[in-house]
Amino acid sequence: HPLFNGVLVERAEDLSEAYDYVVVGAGATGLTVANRLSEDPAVTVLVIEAGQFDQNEDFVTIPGLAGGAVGTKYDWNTSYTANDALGGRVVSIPQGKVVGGSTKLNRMAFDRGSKSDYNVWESFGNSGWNFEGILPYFRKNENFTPPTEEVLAEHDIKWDLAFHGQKGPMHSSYSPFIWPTTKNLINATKEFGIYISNDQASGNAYGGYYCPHNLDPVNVTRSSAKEAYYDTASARQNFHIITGNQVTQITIEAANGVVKVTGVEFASSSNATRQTVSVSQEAILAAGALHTPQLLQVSGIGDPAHLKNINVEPIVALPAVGQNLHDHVSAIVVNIINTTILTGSALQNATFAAQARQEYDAQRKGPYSSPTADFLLFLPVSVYSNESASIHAQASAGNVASSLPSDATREVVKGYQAQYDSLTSRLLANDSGTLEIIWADGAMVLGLQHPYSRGSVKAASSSIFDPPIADSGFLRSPLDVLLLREGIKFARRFIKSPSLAALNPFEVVPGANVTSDADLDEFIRGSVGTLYHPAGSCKMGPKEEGGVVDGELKVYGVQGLRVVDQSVFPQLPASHTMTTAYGVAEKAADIIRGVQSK
Ligand SMILES: Cc1cc2nc3c(=O)[nH]c(=O)nc-3n(C[C@H](O)[C@H](O)[C@H](O)COP(=O)(O)OP(=O)(O)OC[C@H]3O[C@@H](n4cnc5c(N)ncnc54)[C@H](O)[C@@H]3O)c2cc1C
Repeated sequence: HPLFNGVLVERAEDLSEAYDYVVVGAGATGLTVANRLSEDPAVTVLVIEAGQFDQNEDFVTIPGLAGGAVGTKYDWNTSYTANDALGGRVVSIPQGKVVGGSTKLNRMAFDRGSKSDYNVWESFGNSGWNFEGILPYFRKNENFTPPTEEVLAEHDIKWDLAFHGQKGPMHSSYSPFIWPTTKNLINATKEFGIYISNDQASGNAYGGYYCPHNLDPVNVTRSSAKEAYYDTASARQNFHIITGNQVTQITIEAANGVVKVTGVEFASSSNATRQTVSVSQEAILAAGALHTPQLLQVSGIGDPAHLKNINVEPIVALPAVGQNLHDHVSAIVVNIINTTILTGSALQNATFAAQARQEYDAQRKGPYSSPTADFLLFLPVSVYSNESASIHAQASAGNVASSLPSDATREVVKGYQAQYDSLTSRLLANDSGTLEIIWADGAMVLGLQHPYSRGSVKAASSSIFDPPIADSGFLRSPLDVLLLREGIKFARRFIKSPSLAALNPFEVVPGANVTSDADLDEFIRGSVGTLYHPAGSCKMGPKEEGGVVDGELKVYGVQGLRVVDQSVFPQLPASHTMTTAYGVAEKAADIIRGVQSK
């Protein structure tokens, strides 16, 4: 073929006319599926990505600068819509717009949820989607490296190789440098009698645990979907990628009662000419939890009433598209700590930062080698609150529909009822964390892992170039406020543990004068943000329970169309989401190929 001496296709005119599979989005899930499908040289795969390749900027590659790509050209710079439950506040929701997607922006916490977090997916009517069913795919994704001798001399980190992969493309390893106050945190955890998990990967990802990172242990740089799944496949002549182009529509043909995908339309900007490629087998959506439902809607798949409002001809009536959006909402308690030892904020000191940078450049060691968050807490309700019985009673008596947007249909409410019941029973369970605590030099970020509230994603117009209207739903349910309020009270008790008290903490946020429940709730509503984990907006589940895709990730009512990204999670796990996104995508690739990994 004259055109393909590499697989990066610079000009749309140079693409083939048709591909077996066209993947929308080159993030965590899109690159995973494209890589696996193109292992068969007879299968042609095209990935279309809105963003560009990054240039290995320091803020992308250096662990100590993780998150630095937020707000740059590699970010969609999107926001959730103004939220009444937050006093009308707008919360920004960064999302990767670059080859590698959000795995180029993320904070590099590489952890899994607990067994029960995945087993509930199966209980919602998704056969085979349980911890055991995803575990082979967690392993397939992972190239695990145990901690260095140097780290082990200081830290009692344990791991169980039975739960890790060592041949996968994504590096997972521990920071070669762990900030000193992490020890105070670990000791405080012990002083509080909190369970410490030997290895979060085992499905016991609650209590406290050392958290691995998506960190290349040799170069001590970020390992992203781009290095893991694009670089390793870029020599394949049957794997093409075009960047800087946004998919504008999935073209669908409805004839003789059969509704079928025929092609994918894309353009480099809103006023550029639309191009099309034909799809021989399937279009695979991996545009992320905010953009995938938007793309379905502008393509005529969604709630007919909404589609008519935005002048899109309905082709498949699937009102659940965009519903069930949820995210890990988070509050923060900040203590100034008085300590002479090194802390994270030290990197803001120019002299210290310059020395640290030298150490990193010369030896790949020191503060810049850590993305922080080396030890995380995921606390069941009964561990962080004495009120679990009363919270359970309130939830049991609660109004289910009030956690949902007002336009949720009967099917959506029915599916959510099952989630509500499950969330409520888990208030009394000890096998998954409800509250995450991320410690950073006296600041404690408190993330609600099993929120009740649900929002929705809606295309704002028929143009994909108009950002979707994403209602986070944050704090729509008063139970979520209550669970966070208990979290703040816990953080205040926890900081008094001997090992944290030794740092002479002084609370500045919310501050000593904020103590009554009413004041705490006002603080929570006025300040919460996100842990960047939007999911659930094209839920996997039975159609009559608000499912958008079935257990094979096929979109209901149309042939040749799957969703493989984070929007299919029926419910968020209690963990950061990248490993779950990879696990789902690895499993999706096997489902599409009709094989099963062990
Ligand atoms: C700031 C931040 C910090 C995070 N921290 C962590 C962390 O520490 N640990 C963790 O586990 N997870 C973290 N995450 C989440 C993690 O990165 C995601 O779980 C994961 O990347 C989701 O994969 P995805 O494939 O669903 O979406 P993405 O990786 O976001 O990929 C979607 C891709 O689709 C492209 N796209 C969208 N629309 C179109 C279109 N119309 N046409 C073409 N392309 C399109 C996007 O540009 C993007 O490249 C973080 C995320 C962010 C943003």
